[in-house]
Amino acid sequence: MTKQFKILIVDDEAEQREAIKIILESKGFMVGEASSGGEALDLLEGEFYPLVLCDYIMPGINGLEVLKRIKQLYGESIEVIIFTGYGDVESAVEAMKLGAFGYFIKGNNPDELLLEIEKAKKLLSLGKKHSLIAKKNEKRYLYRTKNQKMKEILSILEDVANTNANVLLLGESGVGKEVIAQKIHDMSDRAKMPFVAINCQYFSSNLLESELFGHEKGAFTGANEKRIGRFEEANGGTVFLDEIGEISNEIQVKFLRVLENRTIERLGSNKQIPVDFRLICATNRDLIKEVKNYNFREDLFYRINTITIEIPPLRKRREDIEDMIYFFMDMYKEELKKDIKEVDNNTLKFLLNYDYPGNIRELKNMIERLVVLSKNGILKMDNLGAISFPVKESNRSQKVAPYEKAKEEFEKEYFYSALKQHDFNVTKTADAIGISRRQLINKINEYNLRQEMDH
Ligand SMILES: Nc1ncnc2c1ncn2[C@@H]1O[C@H](COP(=O)(O)OP(=O)(O)OP(=O)(O)O)[C@@H](O)[C@H]1O
Repeated sequence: MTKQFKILIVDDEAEQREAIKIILESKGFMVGEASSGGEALDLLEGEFYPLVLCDYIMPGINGLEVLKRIKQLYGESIEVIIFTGYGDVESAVEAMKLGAFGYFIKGNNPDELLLEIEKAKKLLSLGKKHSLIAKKNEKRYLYRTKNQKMKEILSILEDVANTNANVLLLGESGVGKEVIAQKIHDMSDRAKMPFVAINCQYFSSNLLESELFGHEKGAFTGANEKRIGRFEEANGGTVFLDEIGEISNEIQVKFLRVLENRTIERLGSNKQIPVDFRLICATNRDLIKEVKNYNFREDLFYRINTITIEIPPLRKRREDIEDMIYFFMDMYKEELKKDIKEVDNNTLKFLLNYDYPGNIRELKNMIERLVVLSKNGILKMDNLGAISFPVKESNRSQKVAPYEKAKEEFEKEYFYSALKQHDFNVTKTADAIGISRRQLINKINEYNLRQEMDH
C-alpha cells in the first residue's frame, strides 16, 4: 500500500491555495492548507508535513520568516518550496540560501512545480534524514528513569516500536501516556509520517465520528466542505486515541470494522478508502470492568490490547521526582530566559514528598509557576499559591493525624482554595493545578464541594 505524501500549502489567497490544491490532489498528494504564516507554524506543531509550499509575500509573518522558523525547529525533516511572483526572484534565491528546497514562479507551468515536489520527495525518502521531530521531542521529555517498572516499560517500547502491534496504555491522568505513545511513534519506522492524537472525551459522539472518519460535502447539515478524517490524515503514521473508554457503542462498531478491514468510509460516502496506521489507545478507566458492564465491546477490547502497558503514577516512582524537578527547571529556565540557580531547601523537601494527584503534568506546572515567580534565581515554595504550607514548628509536637484523614483534609482545603482562586470555574482551575477536568469533578463530588461552591 502506498503511503500518501502530505503537503502543506501556505498562502493568504484562498483562490491560489485552491488552484494548487486541486492539482496536487489530482496527483494523489494529501494536502493541508494554512492562510497565514502563523497558522502554518501552529499547524506544524501538531501535525507533520514533510513538505511546505509557502507564498513569499503574505501579511504578518512572510514566507521568509516561515522558512526560517521551520528550519530552526525542524531542520531537514521538513522541506520548503517558496512561491514567488516574477519580481521577487532575487528574494527567492535569498530564501534558498536560508535553506529553501526550491522556488516556483507563480503562473509558470504547474509541471515545473510537480517536478520540484518529486525531487523533494525523493530527497526526503532517502532515509539519510532522520526525524528531527523525534530529536526535538528528546529534548522536551525526560525518559531517563531510576524506577525498575519504568525501565521495564522503556525496554518493552523498544521491542514493540517496530512492530505493528496495537498498544493499550493504562495509567492515571498526567502520567505521560501521550508522551509514551509519541515515543513509540518516534522510535518506529513510521517516525517520518504523521502522529495524530485525538482525545475522544473532547467530542460528542457525532462530532467524533466525523473527526475520525471525515465527511463528504453535504453529508449532514453544516458539512459545507469535504473533510478528511483523522484516520486518513494519519496514513502511514500512528493514531493515538486517548480516553478510548469514552467512545459510544455506535463508534465502537465502526471502529472495529476499520481495524478489521483497514479501510474507512467518509460520512456521506460508501467508497472504501484504504488506511494504514499503527494504533495506540489510552485510558484511565478500568476497561475490563467496562466490558463486564457491557459499556465496551469485548471484541474491540481484544483488538486494541495486543500489548498493554501500565504506566505507574508519579507517587509510585518517587525516585524519579528529583530528576524531573531539575529537568523541568532547566526547560523553563531556558524557555522563560530566567537565570535560575537553585531550589530552596524547604521547597525541594516539599516537592520530593508531595503526592502529585495530577502526576507529571502537575509537577511540570508547579515548576513552571515556581520559575515564573522566582526572585534572585531561587525557586521558593511561597510561590506555589494554594499549595504553600510550610511545615509549622508548632505542629510537630501535636499528635499526628492518620495519613488518610490528613490527606482528606488537605485535599478538601486544597481543591476548595484552588477553585476559589479561579472563581469556581472548573476548567480554569483544572488547567491551573494541572489535573484533568474529570479528575477535578471527581474531587468536587468526593468532598461535597459543590454545596460550598454554591454559597
Ligand atoms: N517523560 C516526560 N518528560 C517530560 N514531560 C512529561 C513526561 N511525561 C509526561 N510529561 C508531561 O506531562 C504532561 C502530561 O503528559 P501526557 O499528556 O502524556 O499524560 P496523559 O497520561 O496522556 O494524560 P491524560 O490522561 O490527562 O491525557 C504533559 O505536559 C507532558 O509534556
